[in-house]
Amino acid sequence: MGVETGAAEPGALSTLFRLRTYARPHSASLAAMLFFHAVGTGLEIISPLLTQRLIDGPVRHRTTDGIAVLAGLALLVSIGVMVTDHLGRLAHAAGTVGIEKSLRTDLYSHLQRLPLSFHERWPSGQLLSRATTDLRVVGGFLGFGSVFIVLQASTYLGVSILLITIYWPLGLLVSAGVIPVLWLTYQLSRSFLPVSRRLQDELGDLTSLVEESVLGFRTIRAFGRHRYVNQLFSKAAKVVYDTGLEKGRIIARFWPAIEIVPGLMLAAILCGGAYAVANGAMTIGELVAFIGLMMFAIWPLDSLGWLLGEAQQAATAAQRVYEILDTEPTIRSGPRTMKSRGHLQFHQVAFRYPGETADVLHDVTLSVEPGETMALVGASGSGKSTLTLLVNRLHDVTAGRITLDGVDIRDLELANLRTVIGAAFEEPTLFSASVRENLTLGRPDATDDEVRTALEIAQAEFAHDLPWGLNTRIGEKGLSLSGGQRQRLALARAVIGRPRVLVLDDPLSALDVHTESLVEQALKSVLTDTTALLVVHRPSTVALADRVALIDGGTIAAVGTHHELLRTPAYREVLAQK
Ligand SMILES: Nc1ncnc2c1ncn2[C@@H]1O[C@H](COP(=O)(O)OP(=O)(O)OP(=O)(O)O)[C@@H](O)[C@H]1O
Repeated sequence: MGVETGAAEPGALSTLFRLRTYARPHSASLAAMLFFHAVGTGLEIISPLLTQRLIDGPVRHRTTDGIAVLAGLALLVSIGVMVTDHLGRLAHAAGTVGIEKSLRTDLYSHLQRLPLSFHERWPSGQLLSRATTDLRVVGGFLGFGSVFIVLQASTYLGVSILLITIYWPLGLLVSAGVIPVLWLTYQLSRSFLPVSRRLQDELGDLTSLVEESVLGFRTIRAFGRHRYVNQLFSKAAKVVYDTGLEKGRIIARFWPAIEIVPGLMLAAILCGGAYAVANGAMTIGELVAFIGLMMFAIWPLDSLGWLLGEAQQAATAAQRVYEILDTEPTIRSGPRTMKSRGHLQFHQVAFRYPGETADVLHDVTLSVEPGETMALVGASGSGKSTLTLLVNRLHDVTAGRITLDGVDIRDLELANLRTVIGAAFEEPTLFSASVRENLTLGRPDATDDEVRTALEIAQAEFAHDLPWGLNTRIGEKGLSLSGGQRQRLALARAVIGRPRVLVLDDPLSALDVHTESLVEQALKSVLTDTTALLVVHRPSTVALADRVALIDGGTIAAVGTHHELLRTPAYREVLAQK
């Protein structure tokens, strides 16, 4: 699935300006970097002036007077350049890395605040490429490129003024060199920005493809589809290749033109300078100093083109990062906190997935009394899982309301709500961390006793027998567990600390019949005083429930005990399909 991403226009450069908030906290490092490099460049500029003094002084008058002083000054200049370069690089490292860290932290915590609907819509590869490659480009530009643009522009300006004071006609010529460079860079940006943006998007798609094929490796192998997946990858890689070539062609078209400007200038200065010396308008020393100084104007001019190119690259990367940062978290925390009794009610609830045209749930009215276990039964696609996602606000209702003890759950602090409600889903997600860290994910302060009880309830005591017990690392890059083991750990995570409300979406589907009945026995003790909403796919799990809600076509068709509902053909039919 793709997401709509904005095409880059030359105006994208203004996005860079928004990043100043990230540069500001590191302004001391950036200012130090600018200062040291500016002093270094200033010192370097002294060298040609010393040469001028040498030629027009001791050399011209055939004397050794003053040579020692000039040599000593040249040595001091070299040492100064070395020291300022060292300090400038240290400041540069601190600035760049610091900016990148702030950006990365902000982006990551923003991603955590964005709702499930955002994560369902965005391919993970696009998020990954923004959080890695794009951030590097932006951080690198802010910490280096932006400062160097200022430095090089000031060097160019300073040297131009110096050149004008030495011999104004040629000095003006050097100053005018910036005009074609800026014009060519502007032309370059018009072609370059859209292609650069497209390339970054395509690389994101390629990352998604790699991620999917790594995660789905088993299925791909089992169905012998590796050739097909290879073809898909080759096709996507070819698209990236073509766009990369297109980008290369644009650079090849404009770059030599930008680079030739300083060369043409040098040729003009050599001719014009020789003519001026021949006419007595300049001394030889002045010409040598002029050419030496001009080199300090050529490098900024040369690098200004390159730095502006970097700025364009950073602009498209910043645009991609801001597409995430500008997405408002639609699920906001409420102001209230409460100790819930666990009275869960749905009042005329409706829900529609973002971007869809029809409601998945409508007119859902249901009351789950404190301590009651309500099973949700319905055909596949009837909306059971969706209903459970609304309870801990992974999605928000689009109409109606859900209340806990009469309080709209949107008025509760999210952290409070998610402490009141424990949840486990059919697909148990475990993280690359120890068993204990996985278990206490929602309750970092859980005691050893609470962890032990939760493992007992979920029949997950096998965790104690793992090589390092509860400290064994599991999840990706950790010890591999069976589907049933993973589900039992996810169930233990949900019941840890005995939440007032439990929402379980078919958490026993991967268990064998024997283990399932053991878990059910243990769960019964928890469920006596916990309000529970239990999506049931297997008829045997219905035994855990006090009452059953039959969902049909996104609404509650009937509510009653299992035995009461058995009298309705619709219920019998659904159970028969399970
Ligand atoms: N992220 C989504 N975006 C759009 N539609 C969705 C999304 N997730 C589910 N749906 C649709 O919502 C409807 C209800 O899905 P849901 O998963 O809630 O059903 P279910 O009763 O739990 O099904 P099952 O028993 O097969 O798990 C289905 O038609 C499904 O296609």
